[in-house]
Amino acid sequence: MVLPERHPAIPPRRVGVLLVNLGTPDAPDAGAVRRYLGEFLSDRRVVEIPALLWQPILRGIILRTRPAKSAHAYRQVWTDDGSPLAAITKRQAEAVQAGWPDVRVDWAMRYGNPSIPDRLKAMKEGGCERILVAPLYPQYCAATTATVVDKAFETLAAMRWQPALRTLPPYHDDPRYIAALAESVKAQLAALEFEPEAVLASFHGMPQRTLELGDPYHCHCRKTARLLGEALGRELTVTFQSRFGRAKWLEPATDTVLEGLPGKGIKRIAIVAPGFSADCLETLEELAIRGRESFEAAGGERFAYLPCLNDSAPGIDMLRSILATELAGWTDLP
Ligand SMILES: C=CC1=C(C)c2cc3[nH]c(cc4nc(cc5[nH]c(cc1n2)c(C)c5CCC(=O)O)C(CCC(=O)O)=C4C)c(C)c3C=C
Ligand SMILES: [Fe+2]
Ligand SMILES: [Fe+2]
Repeated sequence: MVLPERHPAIPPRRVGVLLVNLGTPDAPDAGAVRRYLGEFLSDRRVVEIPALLWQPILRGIILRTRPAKSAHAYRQVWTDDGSPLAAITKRQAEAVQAGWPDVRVDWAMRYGNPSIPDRLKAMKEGGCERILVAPLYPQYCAATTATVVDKAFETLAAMRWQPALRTLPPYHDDPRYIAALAESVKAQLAALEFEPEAVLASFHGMPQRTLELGDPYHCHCRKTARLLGEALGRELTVTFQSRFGRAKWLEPATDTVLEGLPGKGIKRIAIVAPGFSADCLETLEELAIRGRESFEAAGGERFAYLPCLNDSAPGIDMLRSILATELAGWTDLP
């Protein structure tokens, strides 16, 4: 019988934290985007249409047309470190790790690479017997939070000797998250050369039907925006972006609002995306590039996109603090 060995050079770190975000292609080309979208849009938690109906549409139409268009969008935001979402998630993991020598902090993408199974197995082999899986979505949604948790437990289902698993609950109304957002937004608004007449809070959209089926996502987004507005002392205009397909999605749609504001006399705006832990295609291309273009084309004069918390000091302090709460009893953390 072959026993699993621990490499003597690697100190056993018995508690692990796995930060997980959505996923992204490996390269900004149509082939890599097709592989990524094929995995993402085949997830039954993401597209809730019976597979017999959906797969022919996905394989026959969407994966033939969308990858080239999306690859063009990815090329506009791609960095020397790769996709912004993966690069920032990696930096977040490194920043959380610093100062926590006894905990092993790693990161994964729900779709694409590095995968959840790959990282969970590496953590287990590295000595982690207790792992906190942290989907970096402040607002719970079955299409995001639940599918990360499903994948983690699916990975454990194939293990004889499983690590113990905890999962990070949604933190949409956690005072530490709201305070970090407020601090970041306040500083960014103060640095602007103009006074915005409106501040938009744009969240990723979801089909309206998921709200009717009981998904708390919409309520979580509204509560985050209300609390953030209170902390900032100003009302925020809540919108939902990234509509996909023909079904009715949550409203109001970010693009429609951006096109309509100048006609109502609101020509100077700032926009923030509090639901995204890291800047990505949906913020850097859809909001900061295309959003600005459509606002200005409709007569808008000043537009500022305010970056996400990313690996900023308030963002990392907040993450450390909420992770430490979930690790209580497993390890003592500063
Ligand atoms: C049915 C389609 C989609 C649902 C439902 C959906 C929910 C959802 N997504 C995020 C966060 C992100 N989505 C991102 C990209 C993205 N999303 C969809 C579709 C749905 N999302 C597509 C097709 C894409 C790919 C890009 C494109 O082709 O337009 C990203 C960014 C990924 C990146 O590489 O940067 C994020 C992050 C949330 C939070 C959410 C539900 C609440
Ligand atoms: Fe999405
Ligand atoms: Fe998009």
